[in-house]
Amino acid sequence: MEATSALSCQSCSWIGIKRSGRRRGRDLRFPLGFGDGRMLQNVSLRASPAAEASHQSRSVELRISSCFKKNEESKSLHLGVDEALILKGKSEDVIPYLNERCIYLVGMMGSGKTTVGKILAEVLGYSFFDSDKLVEQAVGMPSVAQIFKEHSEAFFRDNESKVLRDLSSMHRLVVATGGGAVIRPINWRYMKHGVSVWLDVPLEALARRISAVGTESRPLLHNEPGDPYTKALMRLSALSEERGDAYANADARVCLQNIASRQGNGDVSGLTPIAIAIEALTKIESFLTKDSAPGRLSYLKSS
Ligand SMILES: Nc1ncnc2c1ncn2[C@@H]1O[C@H](COP(=O)(O)OP(=O)(O)O)[C@@H](O)[C@H]1O
Ligand SMILES: O=C(O)C1=C[C@@H](OP(=O)(O)O)[C@@H](O)[C@H](O)C1
Repeated sequence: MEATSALSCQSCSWIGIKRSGRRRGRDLRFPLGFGDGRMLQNVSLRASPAAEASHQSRSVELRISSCFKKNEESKSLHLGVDEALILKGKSEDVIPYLNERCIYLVGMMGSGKTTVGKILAEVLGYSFFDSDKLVEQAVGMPSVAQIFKEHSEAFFRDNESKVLRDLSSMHRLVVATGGGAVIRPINWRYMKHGVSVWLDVPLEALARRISAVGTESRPLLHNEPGDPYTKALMRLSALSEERGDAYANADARVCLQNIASRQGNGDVSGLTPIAIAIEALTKIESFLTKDSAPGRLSYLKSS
């Protein structure tokens, strides 16, 4: 099957998101915490009717639809509410500069491209695509692991490039690319039609995340001897070496270590996907406003 025919919109499976098709005045619901025992709660942000009418979307009415017991986790709630409000405000700053261009997330396996990508798509009113899933659909196989096994990595990479080529003529998408998409220069030519963002996550954090969910779906990490954390870390280190500076071709870099240090905390495991999405929007905005006003085409200089 041609990659093109697989480009049907992938629905957003992120918890609690309601799609209304309207950018303003819709509910945006995000998880506040992440893994590590922190609670997942829904916060609903909606532009007030007055703001909606006047298009002053800065004014946001907050509706909390969570099921907290009194005083329970209130600190976590405030943190999440603040983050969700900042995210909403930041997205509204960035939308005019984006001018409907796609966002491509690049980064190692497990760097959060899918998780953060779905949040970005929701808050920007974009559609979300996972390029691995598009390759699976294009070749008619249920998993990347099976494509590697029954064909080869090269076959997978050829189809990945076709998928990125097809996406490059589209607008208003957030695309989570596969971790290895950065190694082929042609893929950068396709991604430069939009704005690329590198999620730069320490290898130890990647290995922790991946060993928590298992390596079955990630063929390049599977079949290594040793305990899940160590084998993931060893293989990720080797891949990272091989890939060298490839990720640094991205227009914007989101460095989790830097965010954690700014928060006075050396450990990236406390960073929520929303905090990372806020940083991504901030970096996208700096890239797009380097030397232009909204709607100007400064991004073309780097393509
Ligand atoms: N900020 C985060 N903190 C902790 N775990 C995360 C974070 N972002 C993603 N994860 C988890 O890490 C794993 C990989 O995330 P995913 O978004 O699928 O990465 P990618 O698409 O880059 O491979 C998933 O289990 C996900 O739930
Ligand atoms: O790093 C890589 O080479 C790969 C990453 C995977 O995607 P994720 O980054 O979404 O896990 C997938 O494309 C394939 O297993 C190869």
